[in-house]
Amino acid sequence: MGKTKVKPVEDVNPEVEEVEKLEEQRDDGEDEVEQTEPDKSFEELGLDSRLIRALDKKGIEKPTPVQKIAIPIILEGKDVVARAKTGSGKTLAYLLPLLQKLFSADSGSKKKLAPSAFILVPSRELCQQVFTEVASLIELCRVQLKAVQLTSSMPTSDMRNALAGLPEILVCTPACIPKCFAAGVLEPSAISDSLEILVLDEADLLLSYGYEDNLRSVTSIIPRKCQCLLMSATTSSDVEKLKKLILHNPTVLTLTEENDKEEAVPSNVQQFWISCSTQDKLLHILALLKLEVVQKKVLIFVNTIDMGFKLKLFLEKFGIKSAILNGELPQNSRLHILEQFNAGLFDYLIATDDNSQTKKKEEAKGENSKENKKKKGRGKPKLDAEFGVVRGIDFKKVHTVINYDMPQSVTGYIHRIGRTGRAYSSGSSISLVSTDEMEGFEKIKSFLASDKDKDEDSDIITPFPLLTENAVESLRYRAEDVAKSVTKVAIRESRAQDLRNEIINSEKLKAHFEANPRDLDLLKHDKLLSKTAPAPHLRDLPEYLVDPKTQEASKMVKLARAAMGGSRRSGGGGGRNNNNKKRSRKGSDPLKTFNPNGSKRGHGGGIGQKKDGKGSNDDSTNQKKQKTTI
Ligand SMILES: Nc1ncnc2c1ncn2[C@@H]1O[C@H](COP(=O)(O)OP(=O)(O)OP(=O)(O)O)[C@@H](O)[C@H]1O
Repeated sequence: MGKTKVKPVEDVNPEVEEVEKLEEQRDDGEDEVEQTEPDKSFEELGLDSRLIRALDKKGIEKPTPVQKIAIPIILEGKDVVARAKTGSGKTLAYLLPLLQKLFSADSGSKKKLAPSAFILVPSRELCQQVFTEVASLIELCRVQLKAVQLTSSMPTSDMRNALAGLPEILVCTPACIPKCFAAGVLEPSAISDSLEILVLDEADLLLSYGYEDNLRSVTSIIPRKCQCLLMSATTSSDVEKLKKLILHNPTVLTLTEENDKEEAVPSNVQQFWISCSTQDKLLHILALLKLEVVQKKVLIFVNTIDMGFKLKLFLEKFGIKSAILNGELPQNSRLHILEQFNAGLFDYLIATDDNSQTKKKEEAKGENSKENKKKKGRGKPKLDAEFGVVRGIDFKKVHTVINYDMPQSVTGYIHRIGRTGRAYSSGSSISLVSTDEMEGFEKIKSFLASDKDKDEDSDIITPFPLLTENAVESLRYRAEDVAKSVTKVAIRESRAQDLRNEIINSEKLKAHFEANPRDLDLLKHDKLLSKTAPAPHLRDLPEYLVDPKTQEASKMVKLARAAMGGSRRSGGGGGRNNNNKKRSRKGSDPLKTFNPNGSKRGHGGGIGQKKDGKGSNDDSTNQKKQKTTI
């Protein structure tokens, strides 16, 4: 069990000097406690029976470590800074006590002119996600509370309408608040009167997404009585800055395991890698998906929007349908794509990272391209500054994350792989690493390796064991042939066409969702980009092409999926899969005992891969102590 430190705020960071003055006014000492998490149930944490019933209906049975520690402290009314790894259940850790406080809040005689709780998040996607969670809890609890979400691009009339029903909870990005002031739909003085709880979710991102000025404009009107909660997966100078700026007397919760690295790295994600040249990446991803040696659903990360389209076009020639998610798409489409993926309407989603890196790359590319120079001023589509899919987004039941392109940083890697293995579920990640990316990959590996591991030379990221060199080579001719047909022109045209379609869709979606908020099966996002259907010889691989070892591996992956009833394990996180719990025990996972060489049982990674990640059939090189749960 993890250990939780509850400790005071660290010494003042040089970067926060400018806020020290405010800090003096707001920050008058912190608690210092250290404790281990008691094994408590939600009831024992002091939660209202309505919330417990709601959790039960969602299939959530026992609190995660951060929930065990944070809920009672938040219920006591303390300001809290909670740092816990990605996917650890931070959203419910603050939402449950927040709702409970609002259940019992004095609705009183005085009519409130502003919401009692603000939840500020860095991206629109997160805004939608948190709003959906609050709204479903309110509905399941059958209480008379109202939550609304605002986005900064909303017309004033929509903002006014949303706030007219006097909601108790407002979920939005920080940029919305000054907009509401400017439009006259919220009064600063009303906020000072009404605000009881302020949550800064994904706090480490709020400043880097450029919301500092927005947050400063809110700071001065937060009433002293307001309880402030700051949630984050990592610590950074930005978190420190916000802490000093907004919180008073905070209790700092840091969920630690054995060392600082493990705090950040999702522990129930098995990490693999494959070494291949840049041009062989298409071949390798084809082998992974077409030979079905990875479990669905699969989230694939690329570093540029064009690469996403290239991959989609390539895969669809083999009958593999996927959807694309990037910051260029209109907001309604993005939210709809996420909802459809979460609802299981398609299995493969190709996503670009959050905005900052993609934007830099796209801009660099745009500046260099002659064509773009010619087109200057002709209204190139802009990336949405509030787009963010890596951080905080709770992709449901993603079993495999593939880094088609390697992320630019260790944190980027951790957040990408953290899209699987959330709360009590498990997952795996596979990174395709080219020679150019090797240096960055080594940095990631060395960050992840504990000091003990460094001595023992046992890597956390191990070669992917279920893809033989033969299996990959059997697809080479087809892959290379198809790759040639995915030209730059085809990519550019598909991207432009997709954007045009999504802009039209987005309008339809907006109107439709206002009338039918739950209708997801409208406008599928994994439609083919090319006009011709995949050729039968590419769509249906002849069996003789697939070597017996790969066939066996693929069977085992399918068996494991069936046995596990999707991707969730027992332990309360299963939601709709709860009835599969009995079958999802470790012992019954066929991959735990899978050895494609047939001779030895148990651990060992099976099909040989050289330690450098390159495919090989030499299983003597691959007797690592790893449990394989692909
Ligand atoms: N006690 C629980 N038992 C099982 N599942 C849970 C529990 N609490 C939360 N979850 C589920 O775990 C998933 C991850 O939760 P959440 O998004 O809150 O994580 P997070 O810590 O905020 O991650 P990130 O830092 O990436 O935003 C969600 O699907 C959520 O419904």
